[in-house]
Amino acid sequence: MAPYKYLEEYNIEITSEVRGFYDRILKEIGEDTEREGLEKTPERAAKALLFLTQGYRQDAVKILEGAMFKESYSEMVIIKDIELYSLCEHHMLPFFGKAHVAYIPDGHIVGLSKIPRVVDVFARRLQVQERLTDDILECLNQTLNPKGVAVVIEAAHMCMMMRGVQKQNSVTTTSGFRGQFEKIETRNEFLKLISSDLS
Ligand SMILES: Nc1nc2c(ncn2[C@@H]2O[C@H](COP(=O)(O)OP(=O)(O)OP(=O)(O)O)[C@@H](O)[C@H]2O)c(=O)[nH]1
Ligand SMILES: [Zn+2]
Repeated sequence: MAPYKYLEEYNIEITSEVRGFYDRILKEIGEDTEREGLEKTPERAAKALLFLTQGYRQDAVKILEGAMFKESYSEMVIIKDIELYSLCEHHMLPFFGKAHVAYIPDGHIVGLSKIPRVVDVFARRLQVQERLTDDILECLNQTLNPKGVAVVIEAAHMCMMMRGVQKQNSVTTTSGFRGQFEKIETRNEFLKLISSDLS
């Protein structure tokens, strides 16, 4: 990742470019970009889009490596109900829901907050839910080298709600399992714990 100073300069430059594109889009849909309510909208929209896609400029491996600790604990560690907001790459509309992540350490544990941070790094890009699931899974597997890792994502897609097929209540579930979670008993224990209020 670029040093902070350069990242800031990059952000200012790209915000101004994207602001220009939003200005053009507003005009194309028939809006008056001079009216008071819209005066700052291109800039706000540009900043929002850059925030929602900041994952492209972040390094999930570094986030994990910065907080790995030698520890002999070797049972399942589960962080469930991690809220996530992403953008579908087909329509650039939000999909949002929860991620449930587990790993079984093999000599190293990781700072708990780093797991939701990794979820955000991959969610804040243009995604499909399947690839988001795999990105989180592979990053944890390759960086922590755990005995096993599991990721389940449940999400609602605005492109299926506000437009298109217009289904308001459908939820999409994706999952991925590596190592010991490929064994049915371990996987079932994880699935049972994420559906319980006590895990
Ligand atoms: N597999 C997958 N599909 C997604 C995801 N997000 C959106 N989609 C789908 O991407 C597909 C794009 O299909 P197209 O037929 O090219 O686009 P479209 O004409 O806008 O399709 P409709 O949404 O059915 O109106 C749609 O079926 C969306 O539901 C995702 O995360 N995973
Ligand atoms: Zn979509």
